[in-house]
Amino acid sequence: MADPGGFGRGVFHERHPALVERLCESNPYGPGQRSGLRELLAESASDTAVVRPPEETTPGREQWLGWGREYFGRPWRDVPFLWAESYFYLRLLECVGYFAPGPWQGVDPFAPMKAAELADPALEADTAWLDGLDRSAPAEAFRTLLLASLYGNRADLGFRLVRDEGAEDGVPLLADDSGALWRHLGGRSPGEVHVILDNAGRELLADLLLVDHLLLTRRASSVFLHVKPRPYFVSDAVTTDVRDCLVRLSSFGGEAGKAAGRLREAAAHGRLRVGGHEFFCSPLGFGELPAGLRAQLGAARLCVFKGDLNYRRLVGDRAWPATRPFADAVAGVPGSPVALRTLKSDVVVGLRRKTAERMDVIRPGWRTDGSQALVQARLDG
Ligand SMILES: O=P(O)(O)OC[C@@]1(O)O[C@H](CO)[C@@H](O)[C@@H]1O
Repeated sequence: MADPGGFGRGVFHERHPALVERLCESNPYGPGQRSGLRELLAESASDTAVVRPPEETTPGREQWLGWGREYFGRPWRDVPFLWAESYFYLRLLECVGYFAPGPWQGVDPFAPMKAAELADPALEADTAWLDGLDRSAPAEAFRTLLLASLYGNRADLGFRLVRDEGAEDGVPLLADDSGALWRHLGGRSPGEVHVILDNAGRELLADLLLVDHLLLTRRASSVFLHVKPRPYFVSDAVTTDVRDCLVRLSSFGGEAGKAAGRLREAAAHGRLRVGGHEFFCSPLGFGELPAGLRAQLGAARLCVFKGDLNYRRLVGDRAWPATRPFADAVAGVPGSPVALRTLKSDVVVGLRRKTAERMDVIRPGWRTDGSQALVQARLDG
């Protein structure tokens, strides 16, 4: 894999085999689906096998032929990591029959894993801190919900296939623009906030609570949730996950249950909308947004980019110096982007030199072990 730190190799050699194992345990796949998945694993982890184009009937094939012009026919290990990972998930869906007419068409292979997470009885108790939050100062309540959404990003099921550790809450953020964000949202009459979602389950529950708070406190006039148009990176949220999380939230007592009711109401009145643009499953960076989506995000008061993969697409999946200013890295991204991200891959920008140097000394795995987090923003106008 063309990734300087060797992180991508671990994803293809450890995480993907564990994932395929779980898929075969949790879905009653037949021999054809199982052998397809195992062949894909072997091919994508091999040093010599070349990347082949999508099947003739796969939707979006033409677009992928363009995006992969330089990569098809080359060994997987020579292809950029982000491209290869994104394409791996398209091929995985082909293997399980997601696109082909038949009983598995449109069936989310990751649904059993997502459902198991959402069924966790501890989830309701995990939101108990919401009760009483109305007694906090407004800026403090906002920051609490923002951090809950940020730390919800640790609960990514792909990451947990190979790791189940993370930081204790309260570890100082590596960068923290949350104060500026609070001022930005309160500065003028409320506008639309877009949330480019990441994972379903725990993370999405926390995201929904943040969204409810923004609407309730009139920090946002409306909210647009961007989901993936199809299953991707194991636990990435699709439309049905938003529905399932709302159903789960509705079953909670206290403030969390009330938030679910308000969110349904907001959806019914068009103040909470959901969209799943094809771009979100593409191997492209957010500097390359198609015109319609660029205009939509550009008109927003704020665009919240959740998670690690969105961060890689936001700042560019390169070995940037950690001190590269965040505003430079997101120069091609419209609107006011804010990243809420737990670090789970090598890429990072916008840090002070002494922060990066200190982390290298005190915690060598800090860029990828999920222990660190950041809030970085470029707030326009
Ligand atoms: O975007 P998320 O859910 O925060 O994290 C996605 C992730 O687990 O998958 C990729 C490796 O497969 C990395 O970008 C990151 O480690």
